[in-house]
Order: sequence, then C-alpha cells, then structure tokens
Amino acid sequence: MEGIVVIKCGGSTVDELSPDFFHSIAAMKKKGKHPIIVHGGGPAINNMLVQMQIKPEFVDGLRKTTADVLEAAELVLSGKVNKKIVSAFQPTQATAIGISGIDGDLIKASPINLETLGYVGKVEEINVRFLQQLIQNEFIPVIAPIAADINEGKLNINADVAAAAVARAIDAEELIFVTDVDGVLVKGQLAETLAVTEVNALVENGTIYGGMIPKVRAAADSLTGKLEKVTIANGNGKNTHEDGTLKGTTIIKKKAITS
Ligand SMILES: Nc1ncnc2c1ncn2[C@@H]1O[C@H](COP(=O)(O)OP(=O)(O)O)[C@@H](O)[C@H]1O
Ligand SMILES: CC(=O)N[C@@H](CCC(=O)OP(=O)(O)O)C(=O)O
Repeated sequence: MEGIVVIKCGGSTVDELSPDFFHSIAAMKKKGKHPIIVHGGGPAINNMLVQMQIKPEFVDGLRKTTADVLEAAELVLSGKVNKKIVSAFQPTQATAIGISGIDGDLIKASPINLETLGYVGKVEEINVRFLQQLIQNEFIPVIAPIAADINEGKLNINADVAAAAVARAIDAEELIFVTDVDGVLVKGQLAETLAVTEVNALVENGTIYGGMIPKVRAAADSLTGKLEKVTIANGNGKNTHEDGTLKGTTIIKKKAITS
C-alpha cells in the first residue's frame, strides 16, 4: 500500500497539539495518504504513579514496569490519552479509531528483561492485515503502545519503539516523531540532518540522553524498505518552513560523500 505515514505523538506534547494539527492529518487522509498515529503518554503515566505513591523509574528512556505500573500505564494510555486524541478528530472530516496493541492482535511482544525492566516488551509481530483493513476503510488508527505478550499477559512498549515497528512492518513512506523539542539539539543548535553513525556517537558521548534515546534508536532501526528518512519535529505548531515542509531533525542511513 502506498502513502502510509506513521506519526508518533509524544506524551510530552499531546496536551499542546492544536486543532490545526488534527485538521492537517485529516486533510492528509482526504488527499489519499494514510496517516497512522502512535502515541505516548509518559508524563501522564508519571502523574498517575505519583498519585499511587509509586516513584517512576527509567533505564535508558524505558520505564521500569512492575505489575502495578503496567496497570497504571494501560489505564492512562488506552483510557485517557488514546481517547483524548480520538476525540480531537471529531471536529475534522476524518474518523479516528482508538486501539491498543492488544486489539485485533495488533502488536505481539516478548519481555526484554523481566529482572531489570519488568513488563517491558520488544515487538515480535505486527498484524499488518488488520491495520490495512482499518486504513482502507477510511479510518485513522490511533494506537496506544500496550502489547499482548506472545505467551500470556500484556507488556508496556515504549511508544517510539512501537511507532518504528509499525512503520517498518507496514512499509510506511514516512515516520515522524512529534515531540516537545525542535529535533536533536547538539550544543544547543538544531541538527538538521544526522546519519545513523552520527546518532550513535551522540548517544555514546551523552549529547542524546533520556527520552531522546529510544527515539533515535527506533529511527535508526526503521530505516529499511521504503522508509529513507525519519523526522523528529516539534508539536508546538511552529514546525513548518514557509513551503510547508517540516522543520526538525532528519535521520538518514548515510550521508552522501561530498568532496
Ligand atoms: N540531544 C537532545 N536534543 C533534544 N532533546 C533531547 C536531547 N537529549 C535528550 N533530550 C530530551 O528528550 C526529550 C524528548 O523525549 P521525551 O521526553 O521522551 O518526549 P516524547 O514524550 O515526545 O517521546 C526532550 O524534551 C529532551 O529533554
Ligand atoms: C516501556 C516504556 O517506556 N513505555 C512508555 C510508554 C509511553 C511512552 O513511550 O510515552 P512517551 O512517548 O511520552 O515517552 C512509558 O511507560 O512511559
């Protein structure tokens, strides 16, 4: 299928997204493209955990997920954030459908390391046919990153990882991470284009840290098939150039050698 665009909305920015953002995605659908939204909700999960008197803990940007944390994450992601995004499409001409990775066997995963991370999964399988049926039927899927464990139970998936896995499995043309910064900043300046080797070096030397790590790693892993570039951009509504192209950091496999 042509024209698939996966848009990951970070939890850092979901509350700030403007009506224009949702109208532009609806317009994209009307023009024959197929947007798919994958969302996060890290800050909202943190708030819920604080209310439950549980201290949020992360390892390289991935949340340590005990059974209680998993329950809170599902409640917040599938219940609150997912429905908020779906509702935001109501004033547009598009119809969004909210699902998580457990609906329609959309995302199957296995635990990364039960001892160090708890119920955090890595993606094993995506039900591409189910997604294709949704997008052919004019829906805009809005996906919460909770997956079915291939054995039993559920797993928490980092939303960047889930978005990249969806983009790769469905052979998307574009993957866009919408977040709360203009892109990857190096010494305070926006890096407009980065090759995978440069990204790895920036993680290694600590310039890229925390929540930006799963984003750039997921971007690097998804650069296969039709997908030639991944963009990280700000969701503050000021992220387009005058010609309508997206401002931000573009991650590509390799930079062309120029002499
Ligand atoms: N080099 C970097 N450039 C920009 N942001 C960075 C960098 N390294 C780490 N970050 C952090 O990554 C954050 C974005 O990741 P995260 O908070 O997980 O957002 P989201 O919820 O959108 O996934 C930024 O707000 C910033 O604090
Ligand atoms: C395993 C893991 O880290 N899961 C994430 C899922 C949500 C997410 O990724 O939200 P952001 O996009 O806002 O970071 C979490 O529990 O926070």
